[in-house]
Amino acid sequence: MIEIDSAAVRFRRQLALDDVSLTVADGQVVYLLGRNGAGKSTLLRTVCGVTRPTSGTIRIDGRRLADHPSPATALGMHLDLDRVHPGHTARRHLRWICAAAGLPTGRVGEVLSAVGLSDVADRRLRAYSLGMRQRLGIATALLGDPANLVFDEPLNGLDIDGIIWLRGLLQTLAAEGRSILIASHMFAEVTRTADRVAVIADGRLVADGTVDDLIGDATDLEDAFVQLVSGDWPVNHTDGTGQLVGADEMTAS
Ligand SMILES: Nc1ncnc2c1ncn2[C@@H]1O[C@H](COP(=O)(O)OP(=O)(O)OP(=O)(O)O)[C@@H](O)[C@H]1O
Repeated sequence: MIEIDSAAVRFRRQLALDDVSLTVADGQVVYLLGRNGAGKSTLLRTVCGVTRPTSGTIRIDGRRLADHPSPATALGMHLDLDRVHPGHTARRHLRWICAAAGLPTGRVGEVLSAVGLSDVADRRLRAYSLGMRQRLGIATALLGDPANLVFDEPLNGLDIDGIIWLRGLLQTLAAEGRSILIASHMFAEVTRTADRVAVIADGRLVADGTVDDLIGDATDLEDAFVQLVSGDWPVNHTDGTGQLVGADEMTAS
C-alpha cells in the first residue's frame, strides 16, 4: 500500500505540491492525471524518495521507504527514460541496477522475458526505440519483484501492441495484490483500466474517485478533466473515502 499524507514540495518560491494526500490500496491501479507542470512527476518522485518532501509523510506498506530492509522489494519505480548509458546493453544495464540495489542478477533474465525484450537484450541501448526503452524502464521497476509500483508516463511511445501488453501486465500485477500508481495523459487507457483516478492541478489534488465518479454528468473522462482543471479550485474534492464532494457541498459543510 502506498500512503501519501499531506505531502508538500517547495522548489525555491514555487509550491510544486501542496498538501496532497492519496492512498493506493493493495491490488489497486490508480492513475494520476494533470496538465503539464501540474506536479505529477514531483509527486511520483517524492513517493520514490528521489525528491524529499518539504512536509508530510509517505509510507510504503506502513513504513518510510528508507526504513525498509530492501527498498527495491518494497517499491519498484520507472521515472525517467533517459537515465541509461547508450553504450550499454539492456542486460548489462539491468545487471548494474541489480548490483546497486543488492538484488540477485538471476532476476535479469526473468524481467527481460516479462517485458518482451529477451531477443534484444544484448543490443546496445542507443539502438533502442522509445517503446523498447519504455519496456526496459518497466523491467527495471520489476527487478525487485516489488509489492508496490510507480510508473511515470509508461504508455508514451508504445504502439497498440505495447499498450495492450502493458494493460495485461498491469492487470496481472494488480491481481497479485500490488498497488500501482501511474501518471499518464492517455485518457482512453485510463478510462479503460483505472480502479481510481486522482487529478492534480497546480500541485493540489482536486479529485480522487472512480472513473464514473469523475465523469459524473460530463461526456467522458477527458471532458470531465478539462472541466475540473479549468475551474476555480476546488471544483471537486474527496471526502476522505474516495467519494467526490462537489463544490456546493464543500461550501455548505
Ligand atoms: N527540480 C526542480 N526544481 C525546480 N522546479 C521544479 C523541479 N522539478 C519540477 N519543478 C517544477 O514543479 C512543477 C511541477 O513539475 P512536474 O514535473 O511535477 O509536473 P508534471 O505534472 O509531471 O508535468 P508533465 O506532464 O509536463 O511531466 C513545474 O512547475 C516544474 O517546473
